[in-house]
Amino acid sequence: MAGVSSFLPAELLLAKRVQDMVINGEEPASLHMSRDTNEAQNVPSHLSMIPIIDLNFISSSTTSSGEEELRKLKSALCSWGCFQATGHGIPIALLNKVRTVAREFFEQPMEEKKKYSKRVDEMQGYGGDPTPEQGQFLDWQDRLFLDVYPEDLKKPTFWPQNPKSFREVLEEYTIKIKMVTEMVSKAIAKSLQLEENCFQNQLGEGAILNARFNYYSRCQRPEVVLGLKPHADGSAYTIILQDDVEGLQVLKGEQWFTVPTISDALLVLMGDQMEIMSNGIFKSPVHRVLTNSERGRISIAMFYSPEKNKEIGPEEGLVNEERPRLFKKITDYADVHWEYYQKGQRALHVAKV
Ligand SMILES: O=C(O)CCC(=O)C(=O)O
Ligand SMILES: [Fe+2]
Repeated sequence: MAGVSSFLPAELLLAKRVQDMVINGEEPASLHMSRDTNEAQNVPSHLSMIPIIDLNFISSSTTSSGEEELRKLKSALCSWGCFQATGHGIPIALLNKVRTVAREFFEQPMEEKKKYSKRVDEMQGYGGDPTPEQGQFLDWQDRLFLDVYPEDLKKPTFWPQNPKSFREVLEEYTIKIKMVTEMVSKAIAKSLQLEENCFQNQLGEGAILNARFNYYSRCQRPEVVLGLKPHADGSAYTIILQDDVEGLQVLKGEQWFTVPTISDALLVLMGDQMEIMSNGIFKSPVHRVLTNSERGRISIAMFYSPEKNKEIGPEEGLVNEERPRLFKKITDYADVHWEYYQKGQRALHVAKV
């Protein structure tokens, strides 16, 4: 089987699912073999010291310890570009329900999942990412991508009917995540000594939330594949719920650091548009996902981006003589980001002055 799939073009490989390949005992095809095996063998993976920040403490505290938490937040976003959020107000029972419906969805027979299949070139729906440009590798993953907010973006035909509670759980989670975005946007504005609503104002009332359910099948050869290739997100920021299987890594300096799994925490990761709005003070970190030979991994990423056609740019309060303007104002950056992503490149230079 390995010999057959090695020569399949990307479109054909994308028409099958990685999960099916694993069930059928197929080896990764050459188009999946994106990982530098030298790096895989020689570089130890360090568990990262990404700070844990209590959002509730920041929003409710006016004391000097609240100030201290804000300093910790700013330092996390300047150095790592992400933090692990606790005190976000989402009960652990709901986080676990989201993890459960995600796993139950992917563990269904293929006929059931195929009801929500996207065409190879579409974004929303079940499958793999649209075909990347020539010369790019394929990720060792399957995903279900759904626009969840605002309402008029939703395409109900792609919303699974099974497991039965999927829709209800995702709707409840979306409402809660919207509340978390309010807490996060205010906290990071305060950490930069800006007016607390400034980022929400830039992103607009119709700021978009997309949900990406990722399933990274176990792989017999984790040293040759990547669950998700190195990239930075095109969002303002992304809120990631992990299960208990490690795999996500963040690049800091020259080194990959594994993000620890914490059952009640959400990883808040800055995207390129927050790097732009913060005039480069916050970093949009490059990250990737590794697989392992033992267990499949689930994650649910919620991308938070400006409303359609909304211009964003560096906050005026962050532009001064010491820190000149680094970025232009830009509209619908996510589209440009996607074009470059398909080529395996970053897009941030497009917004540079
Ligand atoms: O699986 C993860 O933890 C990260 C997913 C991710 O980076 C993405 O969906 O953009
Ligand atoms: Fe990402």
